[in-house]
Amino acid sequence: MAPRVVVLISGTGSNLQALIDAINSGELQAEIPLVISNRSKVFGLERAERAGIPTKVLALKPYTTAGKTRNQYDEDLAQLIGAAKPDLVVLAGFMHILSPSFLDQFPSTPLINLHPALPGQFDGAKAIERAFEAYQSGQIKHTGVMVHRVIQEVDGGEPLLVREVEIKPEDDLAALQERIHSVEHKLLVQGTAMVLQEEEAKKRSAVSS
Ligand SMILES: Nc1nc2c(c(=O)[nH]1)N[C@@H](CN(C=O)c1ccc(C(=O)N[C@@H](CCC(=O)O)C(=O)O)cc1)CN2
Ligand SMILES: NCC(=O)N[C@@H]1O[C@H](COP(=O)([O-])[O-])[C@@H](O)[C@H]1O
Repeated sequence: MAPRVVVLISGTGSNLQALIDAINSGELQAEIPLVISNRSKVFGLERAERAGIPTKVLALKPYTTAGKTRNQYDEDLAQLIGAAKPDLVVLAGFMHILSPSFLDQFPSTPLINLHPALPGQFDGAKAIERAFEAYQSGQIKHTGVMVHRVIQEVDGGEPLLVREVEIKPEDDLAALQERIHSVEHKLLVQGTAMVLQEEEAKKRSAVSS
């Protein structure tokens, strides 16, 4: 049975599409039983539906409107994910900071995140924009992309794959974003495959020991 990868999104879903395409081409041996978005009406949901992948929208706003806490949201999110029995959870542009109450629900399921910056450089949201501004003010000469493990510290988890990305003097923000996205799409597939292989190796060694 193919390993089960639950994907969390918040937007366009181009990185989700990279995973779908890699699975369909046979490059990535996995299946995606569920895509969850914290925002409705995003194109990523359409990408999943076109690929025949079940989707769920779990937005934070109804929780805050009802006076519920982020922890309650995170617990419901964890329950949704857990029900899909994932071997791996991939955050592919998921713009929600996960709380300890969420992370505690997955002590042995790997969670990874794709972040469009180098380790420790532009943690958090709007990393590409911040890198572009930093380049323009001479603070950096290049930026990058990483796939990292998800821990409580946002984007502070162990980097699994890191790629530097050139910034050219003639770049505008759109050109840099395009260059970064093309690196992201490859890196996320590689990072997902790497972690799934690690998990498979762990299972084999557990069986043989
Ligand atoms: N506990 C963790 N949660 C998340 C991680 C992580 O490493 N640890 N990675 C992020 C992804 N991310 C950057 O890669 C990121 C996403 C969202 C935000 C953020 O500020 N979110 C705000 C809402 C912003 C919005 O809705 O536009 C929030 O959650 O209040 C920062 C970093 C995924 N989560
Ligand atoms: N902090 C997390 C973060 O900024 N993630 C970024 O959101 C975008 C999602 O694009 P997509 O919806 O087309 O995959 C990607 O650029 C990803 O690196």
